[in-house]
Amino acid sequence: MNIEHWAVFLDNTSQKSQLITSILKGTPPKILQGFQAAKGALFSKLAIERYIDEEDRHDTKILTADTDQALRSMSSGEQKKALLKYILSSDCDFIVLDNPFDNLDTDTQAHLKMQLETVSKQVGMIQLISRKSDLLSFIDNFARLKGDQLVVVGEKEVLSNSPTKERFTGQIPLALNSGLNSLEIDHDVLIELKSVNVSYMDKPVLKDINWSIKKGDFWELRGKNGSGKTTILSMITGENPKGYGQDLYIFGQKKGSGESVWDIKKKIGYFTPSMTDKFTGYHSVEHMLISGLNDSIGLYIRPTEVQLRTAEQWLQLIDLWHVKDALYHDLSMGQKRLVMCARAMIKHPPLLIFDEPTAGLDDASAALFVALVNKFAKESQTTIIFVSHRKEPDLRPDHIYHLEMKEIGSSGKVVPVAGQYI
Ligand SMILES: Nc1ncnc2c1ncn2[C@@H]1O[C@H](COP(=O)(O)OP(=O)(O)OP(=O)(O)O)[C@@H](O)[C@H]1O
Repeated sequence: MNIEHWAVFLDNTSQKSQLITSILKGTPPKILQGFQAAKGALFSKLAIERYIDEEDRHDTKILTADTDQALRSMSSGEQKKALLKYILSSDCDFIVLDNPFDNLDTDTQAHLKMQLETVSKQVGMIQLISRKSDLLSFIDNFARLKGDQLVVVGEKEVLSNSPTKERFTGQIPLALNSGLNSLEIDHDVLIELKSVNVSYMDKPVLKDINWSIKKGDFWELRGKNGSGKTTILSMITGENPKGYGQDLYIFGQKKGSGESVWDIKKKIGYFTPSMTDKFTGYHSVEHMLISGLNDSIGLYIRPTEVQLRTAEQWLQLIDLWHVKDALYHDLSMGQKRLVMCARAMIKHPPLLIFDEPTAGLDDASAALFVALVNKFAKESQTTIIFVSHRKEPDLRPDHIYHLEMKEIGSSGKVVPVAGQYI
């Protein structure tokens, strides 16, 4: 096989999974015929999730055969490293790289770029790419995937397409009286970590973390892959037992002092792309949104007039009122993310966590998503923690908490908002 390298530019409408399946099954679209009879491998977040599932269900350690650690507990960077190592040992002819740099910090991205460049001398690459800045420098063939149509394009044509700046007009709809919204929380300090230390199997991860998060704050949490961001967030949400026995206060209560994990969870909204992309239910857009008020998926009881009015206000705000009766399933990826973002906000939860929320979105959709988060932060009382490795130039947090990785465990500090991204 001739070694070919392609970039396939994705947008909001791209039917990416279909394309990946056809390529890996040996029935690619015409312009990728060069890969037809070759052995391919998939480098993607979805591939990692499949290996995690395999480990959980059958206890088969494929990517982690040489370590005791479970794939699930590794940081995103460690997982991607393990996947690449496995793929490179599998003797494949080409690799489909699905947004390979998502979830990686800048150093890890640079390292992966170098590795791929070296490997590209022997192995073909098809880079599926949503953000133009991610383009691998050795790629010399370009295509665009619109819906299910793959068309060849020139590099210039693709790269000159700058994202449109969109604005939301109107105001964030008010919170409904649920007993569980931000207005009903009377603690000024919502979350407090005092000298928190965490180690896993003798490996120190967090060292002396002090962080005080107040009601209505908008925080960005930064740190390299493996610096302990997920560890902190999972202690706050109650999923990580390392929170017990620490000086950790959530909604005014010390962790482990008899609070119900369920009560805490009800006050926290959590948004991560895999929730929205994996969701396959056939519900209308309007019902998906209203179901956010009940923490259910889909709607099983008739909505009240007030709920319907609030949903209308939200859909007008995000400019999706015209598709209110459409199936959520049929929306484009960018539209789905906006609906699920509004769904997380509709309740005005006391705390809302965004975990790499723009991964996989094209530049224009990511800008729109970030604009919605900024607006909500400004107009609501909800406290927001936003975690992303992506430089989102329009994000407007009030504060940044930075984890700096060290041998003895990461230390944390508040850095000026104008500070450099890592
Ligand atoms: N249950 C666990 N057992 C062993 N090690 C763990 C466990 N959970 C996390 N770790 C380790 O702790 C370190 C911090 O992981 P964590 O997921 O909190 O980092 P992160 O900052 O969220 O990284 P990323 O940005 O890549 O997602 C990593 O080295 C990870 O392998």
